[in-house]
Amino acid sequence: MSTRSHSGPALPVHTDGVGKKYRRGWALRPVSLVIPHNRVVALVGPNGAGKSTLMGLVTGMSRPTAGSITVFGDRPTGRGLHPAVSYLAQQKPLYKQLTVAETLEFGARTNPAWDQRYAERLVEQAKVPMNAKVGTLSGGQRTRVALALALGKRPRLLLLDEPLADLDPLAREAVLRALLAEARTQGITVVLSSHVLAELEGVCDHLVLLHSGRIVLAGDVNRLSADGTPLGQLVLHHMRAAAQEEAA
Ligand SMILES: Nc1ncnc2c1ncn2[C@@H]1O[C@H](COP(=O)(O)OP(=O)(O)OP(=O)(O)O)[C@@H](O)[C@H]1O
Repeated sequence: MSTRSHSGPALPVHTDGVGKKYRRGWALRPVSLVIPHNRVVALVGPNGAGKSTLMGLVTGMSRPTAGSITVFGDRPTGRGLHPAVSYLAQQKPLYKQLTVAETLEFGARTNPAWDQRYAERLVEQAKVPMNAKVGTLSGGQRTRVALALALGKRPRLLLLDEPLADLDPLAREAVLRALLAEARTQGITVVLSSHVLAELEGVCDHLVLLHSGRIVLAGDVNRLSADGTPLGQLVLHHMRAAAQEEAA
Protein backbone atom coordinates (compact mmCIF):
# COMPACT_ATOMS: atom_id res chain seq x y z
CA MET A 1 0.00 0.00 0.00
CA SER A 2 1.26 3.45 -0.81
CA THR A 3 0.30 6.55 1.17
CA ARG A 4 1.85 8.86 -1.40
CA SER A 5 -0.26 11.16 -3.49
CA HIS A 6 0.79 11.41 -7.15
CA SER A 7 3.41 14.06 -6.53
CA GLY A 8 3.54 14.70 -2.78
CA PRO A 9 5.21 13.02 0.16
CA ALA A 10 3.59 10.27 2.25
CA LEU A 11 0.49 11.33 4.16
CA PRO A 12 0.65 12.09 7.90
CA VAL A 13 -1.90 9.35 8.60
CA HIS A 14 -3.45 6.78 6.28
CA THR A 15 -5.55 3.91 7.59
CA ASP A 16 -6.83 0.97 5.66
CA GLY A 17 -9.68 -0.72 7.53
CA VAL A 18 -7.87 -0.21 10.82
CA GLY A 19 -9.73 -1.26 13.96
CA LYS A 20 -9.18 -2.06 17.60
CA LYS A 21 -11.19 -4.61 19.55
CA TYR A 22 -11.08 -5.29 23.27
CA ARG A 23 -12.82 -8.10 25.12
CA ARG A 24 -15.88 -5.84 25.57
CA GLY A 25 -16.10 -5.15 21.84
CA TRP A 26 -14.83 -2.74 19.21
CA ALA A 27 -13.28 0.46 20.59
CA LEU A 28 -12.72 1.53 16.98
CA ARG A 29 -14.51 -0.31 14.20
CA PRO A 30 -12.47 -0.88 11.04
CA VAL A 31 -12.11 2.53 9.38
CA SER A 32 -10.32 3.89 6.35
CA LEU A 33 -9.20 7.43 6.96
CA VAL A 34 -6.78 9.96 5.59
CA ILE A 35 -5.30 12.89 7.48
CA PRO A 36 -3.88 15.32 4.92
CA HIS A 37 -0.82 17.55 5.19
CA ASN A 38 -0.81 20.95 6.91
CA ARG A 39 -4.25 20.61 8.45
CA VAL A 40 -5.56 21.36 11.90
CA VAL A 41 -7.86 18.43 12.51
CA ALA A 42 -10.64 18.39 15.10
CA LEU A 43 -11.06 14.86 16.47
CA VAL A 44 -14.42 14.93 18.24
CA GLY A 45 -17.08 12.59 19.58
CA PRO A 46 -18.80 11.73 22.85
CA ASN A 47 -17.08 9.90 25.73
CA GLY A 48 -15.97 6.45 24.67
CA ALA A 49 -16.30 7.23 20.93
CA GLY A 50 -12.77 5.96 20.18
CA LYS A 51 -10.73 9.18 19.94
CA SER A 52 -7.93 8.09 22.29
CA THR A 53 -7.96 4.65 20.70
CA LEU A 54 -7.34 6.20 17.27
CA MET A 55 -4.53 8.35 18.69
CA GLY A 56 -3.03 5.24 20.34
CA LEU A 57 -2.96 3.47 16.97
CA VAL A 58 -1.23 6.47 15.35
CA THR A 59 1.42 6.68 18.09
CA GLY A 60 1.95 2.91 18.01
CA MET A 61 1.14 2.62 21.73
CA SER A 62 -1.70 0.35 20.70
CA ARG A 63 -1.62 -2.38 18.02
CA PRO A 64 -4.51 -2.73 15.55
CA THR A 65 -6.75 -5.78 15.74
CA ALA A 66 -7.72 -5.34 12.09
CA GLY A 67 -6.37 -3.54 9.04
CA SER A 68 -3.29 -1.37 8.83
CA ILE A 69 -2.14 2.15 9.52
CA THR A 70 0.78 4.16 8.19
CA VAL A 71 2.27 7.38 9.55
CA PHE A 72 4.27 9.29 6.94
CA GLY A 73 4.38 6.02 5.02
CA ASP A 74 5.72 3.95 7.95
CA ARG A 75 3.85 1.43 10.07
CA PRO A 76 4.03 2.34 13.78
CA THR A 77 6.50 -0.05 15.41
CA GLY A 78 5.20 0.07 19.00
CA ARG A 79 8.78 0.87 20.10
CA GLY A 80 8.32 4.59 20.60
CA LEU A 81 6.91 7.40 18.52
CA HIS A 82 7.67 8.00 14.86
CA PRO A 83 10.49 10.60 14.77
CA ALA A 84 8.19 13.08 12.99
CA VAL A 85 5.37 12.75 15.55
CA SER A 86 4.82 14.44 18.92
CA TYR A 87 2.04 13.46 21.30
CA LEU A 88 0.62 15.49 24.15
CA ALA A 89 -2.00 14.01 26.45
CA GLN A 90 -4.16 15.71 29.06
CA GLN A 91 -1.88 14.34 31.79
CA LYS A 92 1.29 16.09 30.72
CA PRO A 93 4.24 13.87 31.59
CA LEU A 94 6.56 16.54 33.00
CA TYR A 95 8.91 16.02 35.94
CA LYS A 96 7.83 18.37 38.71
CA GLN A 97 11.29 18.51 40.30
CA LEU A 98 13.00 19.75 37.11
CA THR A 99 13.25 23.41 36.21
CA VAL A 100 11.90 24.56 32.84
CA ALA A 101 15.49 24.80 31.52
CA GLU A 102 16.23 21.24 32.72
CA THR A 103 13.01 20.06 31.07
CA LEU A 104 14.21 21.46 27.73
CA GLU A 105 17.64 19.81 28.31
CA PHE A 106 15.78 16.54 28.76
CA GLY A 107 14.06 17.21 25.41
CA ALA A 108 17.46 17.82 23.80
CA ARG A 109 18.88 14.56 25.18
CA THR A 110 15.96 12.43 24.06
CA ASN A 111 15.23 13.87 20.59
CA PRO A 112 17.83 13.77 17.81
CA ALA A 113 16.19 16.59 15.81
CA TRP A 114 15.78 18.85 18.89
CA ASP A 115 15.70 22.60 18.18
CA GLN A 116 16.79 24.30 21.42
CA ARG A 117 16.42 27.88 20.18
CA TYR A 118 12.92 27.22 18.95
CA ALA A 119 11.87 25.54 22.22
CA GLU A 120 13.37 28.43 24.24
CA ARG A 121 11.54 30.96 22.07
CA LEU A 122 8.21 29.22 22.72
CA VAL A 123 8.83 29.30 26.49
CA GLU A 124 9.85 32.98 26.34
CA GLN A 125 6.75 33.87 24.31
CA ALA A 126 4.65 32.24 27.05
CA LYS A 127 6.53 34.34 29.66
CA VAL A 128 7.41 31.24 31.68
CA PRO A 129 10.61 31.68 33.75
CA MET A 130 13.34 29.24 32.71
CA ASN A 131 14.58 28.73 36.28
CA ALA A 132 11.16 27.91 37.77
CA LYS A 133 10.50 24.34 38.89
CA VAL A 134 7.76 22.71 36.81
CA GLY A 135 5.89 21.76 40.01
CA THR A 136 5.46 25.46 40.88
CA LEU A 137 3.92 26.48 37.53
CA SER A 138 0.23 27.12 36.90
CA GLY A 139 -1.72 24.67 34.72
CA GLY A 140 -1.54 27.08 31.79
CA GLN A 141 2.22 27.59 32.16
CA ARG A 142 2.77 23.82 32.40
CA THR A 143 0.80 23.33 29.19
CA ARG A 144 2.99 25.90 27.42
CA VAL A 145 6.15 24.07 28.60
CA ALA A 146 4.70 20.72 27.51
CA LEU A 147 3.88 22.29 24.14
CA ALA A 148 7.45 23.66 23.81
CA LEU A 149 8.73 20.15 24.60
CA ALA A 150 6.43 18.65 21.97
CA LEU A 151 7.25 21.28 19.31
CA GLY A 152 11.02 21.44 20.07
CA LYS A 153 11.22 17.98 18.57
CA ARG A 154 10.27 19.66 15.28
CA PRO A 155 7.39 17.27 14.54
CA ARG A 156 5.49 17.21 11.25
CA LEU A 157 2.48 15.73 13.07
CA LEU A 158 1.35 16.86 16.52
CA LEU A 159 -1.31 14.85 18.36
CA LEU A 160 -3.09 16.62 21.20
CA ASP A 161 -5.49 14.54 23.31
CA GLU A 162 -7.62 16.98 25.36
CA PRO A 163 -4.53 19.05 26.20
CA LEU A 164 -6.44 22.15 27.31
CA ALA A 165 -8.97 20.52 29.62
CA ASP A 166 -7.48 21.96 32.85
CA LEU A 167 -7.06 25.53 31.57
CA ASP A 168 -9.27 28.55 32.12
CA PRO A 169 -10.97 30.05 29.00
CA LEU A 170 -8.40 32.82 28.57
CA ALA A 171 -5.44 30.44 28.90
CA ARG A 172 -7.14 28.00 26.49
CA GLU A 173 -7.54 30.77 23.94
CA ALA A 174 -3.91 31.91 24.34
CA VAL A 175 -2.53 28.37 24.02
CA LEU A 176 -4.74 27.60 21.01
CA ARG A 177 -3.71 30.84 19.30
CA ALA A 178 0.01 30.10 19.89
CA LEU A 179 -0.45 26.55 18.69
CA LEU A 180 -2.29 27.57 15.56
CA ALA A 181 0.36 30.17 14.67
CA GLU A 182 3.10 27.54 15.00
CA ALA A 183 1.15 24.96 13.00
CA ARG A 184 0.53 27.40 10.14
CA THR A 185 4.03 28.89 9.96
CA GLN A 186 5.90 25.60 10.51
CA GLY A 187 3.64 23.47 8.28
CA ILE A 188 2.71 21.03 11.04
CA THR A 189 -0.37 18.83 10.86
CA VAL A 190 -2.22 18.99 14.17
CA VAL A 191 -4.83 16.51 15.43
CA LEU A 192 -6.68 18.04 18.34
CA SER A 193 -9.26 16.17 20.38
CA SER A 194 -11.64 18.26 22.45
CA HIS A 195 -15.12 18.26 23.95
CA VAL A 196 -15.33 22.04 23.78
CA LEU A 197 -16.81 22.41 20.32
CA ALA A 198 -16.95 26.22 20.39
CA GLU A 199 -13.18 26.54 20.71
CA LEU A 200 -12.57 24.48 17.58
CA GLU A 201 -14.47 27.04 15.50
CA GLY A 202 -12.08 29.02 13.32
CA VAL A 203 -9.18 26.86 14.51
CA CYS A 204 -9.76 23.55 12.75
CA ASP A 205 -10.00 23.17 8.99
CA HIS A 206 -10.58 19.41 8.97
CA LEU A 207 -12.99 17.29 11.00
CA VAL A 208 -13.17 13.69 12.15
CA LEU A 209 -16.31 12.90 14.17
CA LEU A 210 -16.48 9.51 15.88
CA HIS A 211 -19.44 7.86 17.58
CA SER A 212 -19.34 4.40 19.18
CA GLY A 213 -16.14 3.55 17.34
CA ARG A 214 -17.49 4.60 13.94
CA ILE A 215 -16.66 7.59 11.76
CA VAL A 216 -19.83 9.65 11.44
CA LEU A 217 -18.35 12.57 9.53
CA ALA A 218 -14.88 13.30 8.12
CA GLY A 219 -13.44 15.84 5.75
CA ASP A 220 -12.69 19.46 4.99
CA VAL A 221 -14.60 21.82 7.29
CA ASN A 222 -15.41 24.33 4.51
CA ARG A 223 -16.90 21.55 2.44
CA LEU A 224 -18.83 19.98 5.34
CA SER A 225 -20.30 23.32 6.43
CA ALA A 226 -20.71 24.77 2.94
CA ASP A 227 -24.20 26.04 3.85
CA GLY A 228 -22.68 28.24 6.55
CA THR A 229 -23.56 26.05 9.55
CA PRO A 230 -20.98 26.71 12.26
CA LEU A 231 -18.70 23.74 12.99
CA GLY A 232 -19.97 23.31 16.57
CA GLN A 233 -23.62 23.16 15.44
CA LEU A 234 -22.79 20.74 12.64
CA VAL A 235 -20.99 18.40 15.03
CA LEU A 236 -23.77 18.57 17.62
CA HIS A 237 -26.41 17.82 14.98
CA HIS A 238 -24.55 14.72 13.75
CA MET A 239 -23.77 13.58 17.31
CA ARG A 240 -27.46 13.76 18.23
CA ALA A 241 -28.49 11.93 15.05
CA ALA A 242 -25.94 9.16 15.72
CA ALA A 243 -27.12 8.81 19.34
CA GLN A 244 -30.78 8.60 18.23
CA GLU A 245 -29.93 6.01 15.58
CA GLU A 246 -28.09 3.95 18.17
CA ALA A 247 -31.00 4.16 20.62
CA ALA A 248 -33.59 3.17 17.97
N1 LIG B 1 -7.51 -0.77 27.47
C1 LIG B 1 -8.81 -0.93 27.26
N2 LIG B 1 -9.44 -2.08 27.55
C2 LIG B 1 -10.75 -2.26 27.31
N3 LIG B 1 -11.55 -1.31 26.75
C3 LIG B 1 -10.97 -0.15 26.42
C4 LIG B 1 -9.59 0.12 26.65
N4 LIG B 1 -9.31 1.38 26.20
C5 LIG B 1 -10.46 1.87 25.74
N5 LIG B 1 -11.45 0.96 25.87
C6 LIG B 1 -12.85 1.14 25.46
O1 LIG B 1 -12.87 1.59 24.12
C7 LIG B 1 -13.88 2.56 23.90
C8 LIG B 1 -13.26 3.82 23.31
O2 LIG B 1 -12.46 4.44 24.31
P1 LIG B 1 -11.60 5.75 24.02
O3 LIG B 1 -10.80 6.02 25.25
O4 LIG B 1 -10.88 5.59 22.75
O5 LIG B 1 -12.74 6.85 23.85
P2 LIG B 1 -12.62 8.45 23.80
O6 LIG B 1 -13.41 8.88 22.61
O7 LIG B 1 -11.19 8.86 23.84
O8 LIG B 1 -13.38 8.84 25.12
P3 LIG B 1 -13.25 10.11 26.10
O9 LIG B 1 -13.85 11.29 25.38
O10 LIG B 1 -14.09 9.71 27.26
O11 LIG B 1 -11.80 10.30 26.44
C9 LIG B 1 -14.58 2.75 25.24
O12 LIG B 1 -15.72 1.96 25.26
C10 LIG B 1 -13.57 2.24 26.24
O13 LIG B 1 -14.20 1.72 27.39
